[in-house]
Amino acid sequence: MINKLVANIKKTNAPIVVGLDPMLDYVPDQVKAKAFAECGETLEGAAEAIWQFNKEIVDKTYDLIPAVKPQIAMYEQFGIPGLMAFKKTVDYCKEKGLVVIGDIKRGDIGSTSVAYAVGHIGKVKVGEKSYAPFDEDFVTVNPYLGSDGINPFIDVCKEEKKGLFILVKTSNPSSGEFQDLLVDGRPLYELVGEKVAQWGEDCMGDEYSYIGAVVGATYPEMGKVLRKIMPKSYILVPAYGAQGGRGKDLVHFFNEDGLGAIVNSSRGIITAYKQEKYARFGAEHFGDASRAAVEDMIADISQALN
Ligand SMILES: O=C(O)c1cc(=O)[nH]c(=O)n1[C@@H]1O[C@H](COP(=O)(O)O)[C@@H](O)[C@H]1O
Repeated sequence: MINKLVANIKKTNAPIVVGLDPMLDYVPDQVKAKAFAECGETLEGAAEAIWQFNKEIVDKTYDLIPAVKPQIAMYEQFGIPGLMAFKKTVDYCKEKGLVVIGDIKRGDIGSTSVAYAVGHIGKVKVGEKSYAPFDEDFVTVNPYLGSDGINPFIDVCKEEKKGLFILVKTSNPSSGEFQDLLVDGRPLYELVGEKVAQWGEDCMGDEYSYIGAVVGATYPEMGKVLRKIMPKSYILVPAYGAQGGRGKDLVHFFNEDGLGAIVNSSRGIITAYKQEKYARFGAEHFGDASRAAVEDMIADISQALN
């Protein structure tokens, strides 16, 4: 999958990810009204609304982008119907040729990580048959439990040619509380970065490892250091747009080859029609507003890199 991700990035010339993180408030009234008329003001209605919302955004942007990142929390809040909307979104994006990064941030003791890995990127055996329950291409993983929490994910990646993005330095304001603590004089995120590079060594695709890292756009100086520590790992860079990250902060997340990083924006793209800059599209044309926001994001990043 890392090869497909790199190929998609080269083809689109756009190292970006659209984050499909739908809250019901983001869904325009006309989409909600239709979904509620069909399914009621119920969890099913909400799930139908977010699915229709996603579909329109994907239809209007898929030709410009290499990948999407649905954040599972946004779907789980609507229970089982929400999870069905998550799965429909994963399948639809894959049909459109996009790489799907399931933002699930899992990680547990080994035996439990096996179940997470099998359910999301692997296959589960039921009697004589095997099923791929969610079948994302990559998932995000939390390394706090150490190697035995991560290894089951890596094993499944090797079998299924899937990939991981492991949290190294997260974008949020409190991320330093633990991640920046000094261990033998070095910040913990650097040690986690070294571990990601190590885990990734025998997981190489053609150019990059399929074991990648997450480093927030809000910490560009740390991104610069981590880029060097993990030269063969793709870095997923969230926090562009709504959390304040801008193209000019991102340069050092990339390698000299212009590859090595993929930048996510969720609210910045999916709520574009609500933003003053794209208000001209109106709620009726929310998909076109998202397309314009994607074009602007690509231009901003290209300009910073050139
Ligand atoms: O793993 C992530 O994607 C992630 C890591 C991180 O450090 N910060 C972060 O914001 N994210 C996710 O990236 C997305 C950011 O959304 P926006 O701020 O709306 O662009 C959300 O899905 C977050 O859960």
